[in-house]
Amino acid sequence: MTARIIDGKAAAAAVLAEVKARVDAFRATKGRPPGLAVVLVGEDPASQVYVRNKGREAEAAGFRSEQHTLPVTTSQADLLALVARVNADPGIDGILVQLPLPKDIDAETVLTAIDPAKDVDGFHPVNVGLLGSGATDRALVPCTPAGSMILIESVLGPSLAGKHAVVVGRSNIVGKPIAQLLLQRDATVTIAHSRTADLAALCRQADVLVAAVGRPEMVRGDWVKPGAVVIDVGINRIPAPEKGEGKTRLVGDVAYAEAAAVASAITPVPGGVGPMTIALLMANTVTAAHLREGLARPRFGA
Ligand SMILES: NC(=O)C1=CN([C@@H]2O[C@H](COP(=O)(O)OP(=O)(O)OC[C@H]3O[C@@H](n4cnc5c(N)ncnc54)[C@H](OP(=O)(O)O)[C@@H]3O)[C@@H](O)[C@H]2O)C=CC1
Ligand SMILES: Nc1nc(=O)c2c([nH]1)NC[C@@H]1CN(c3ccc(C(=O)N[C@@H](CCC(=O)O)C(=O)O)cc3)C=[N+]21
Ligand SMILES: [Mg+2]
Repeated sequence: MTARIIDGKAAAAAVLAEVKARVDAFRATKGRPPGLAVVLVGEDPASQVYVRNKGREAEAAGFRSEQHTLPVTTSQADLLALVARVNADPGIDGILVQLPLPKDIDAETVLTAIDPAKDVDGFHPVNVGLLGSGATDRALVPCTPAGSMILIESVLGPSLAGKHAVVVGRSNIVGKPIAQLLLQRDATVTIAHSRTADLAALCRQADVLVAAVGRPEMVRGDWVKPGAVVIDVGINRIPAPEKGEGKTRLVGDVAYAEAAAVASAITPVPGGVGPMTIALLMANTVTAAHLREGLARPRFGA
């Protein structure tokens, strides 16, 4: 079998078109656009690229968009003061503090300080709890997991009843929330991690295999059950001497060519889950704006 390539760029463009239509209607009703504030502490080059891309998409969607760039030496108190300021700004509906944060800042303290109604990453304990209890009418759901689910639904439809989903990775920002969403779609879910025994054999049982590990090409072709749907969340920059000295390229956590020969559908890296993450950030900002204004919750990628 040669897998169907799941086109994350096209799926993201479709979500962003829905976002734009919602923004126009919101602005017409409320007399203001949704607002997104992105906070970057330090000068990590990958984070700078992501934050720039988020700002560009926010402007394309018609948001009020602001970016706060703070030096790597910023104190936790100063960062908390900025969070308090954007929390109090009525024109800001969404707040994202880019991770990772410098080592002297406690990320959990900062994420918990964000107003849960503006927590468009879905990382605040209130939103984590709402997701875990199935209250998806009120929760803001993390972007990468929500985007991954739209890609899975594009292949398998809304119900995963009878399917075994294996999620490799148990982080709070990717692995655990993806597992919650798969469970809500009636999949039978296994969460694997660095202490899992015989990971390859476990992965071979998966009808839906999600890799969110951060290890380049760890999942090999013979870990994939024939006909499985493979979602590769990993973003790894590795040396690419074939492109010239000092050049790099992006690969996922899945050995793409090997897995594509076995799977029925697979996300590429780049062009798979990554673009959906940014699109769902915009969707979450529109959702937060609607909920904050007492309007009906819009649904994206339905
Ligand atoms: N496409 C996108 O939009 C996004 C992509 N990413 C990418 O996804 C990947 C994962 O991110 P994130 O969840 O933040 O990463 P973390 O480092 O927070 O978590 C990695 C997880 O993988 C597990 N793991 C590590 N090594 C192994 C191994 N050898 N075998 C099995 N499990 C292992 C860890 O296990 P343990 O818990 O035991 O340590 C941990 O649960 C990264 O490549 C990241 O860049 C992240 C966010 C968005
Ligand atoms: N508070 C917070 N929220 C996040 O959502 C968050 C974060 N911090 N820190 C870092 C991770 C990573 N992440 C990505 C977003 C887009 C792409 C993306 O657009 N990827 C493109 C390629 C980009 C490139 O070429 O480098 C693609 O896969 O096609 C990737 C990764 C969001 N994250
Ligand atoms: Mg992490």
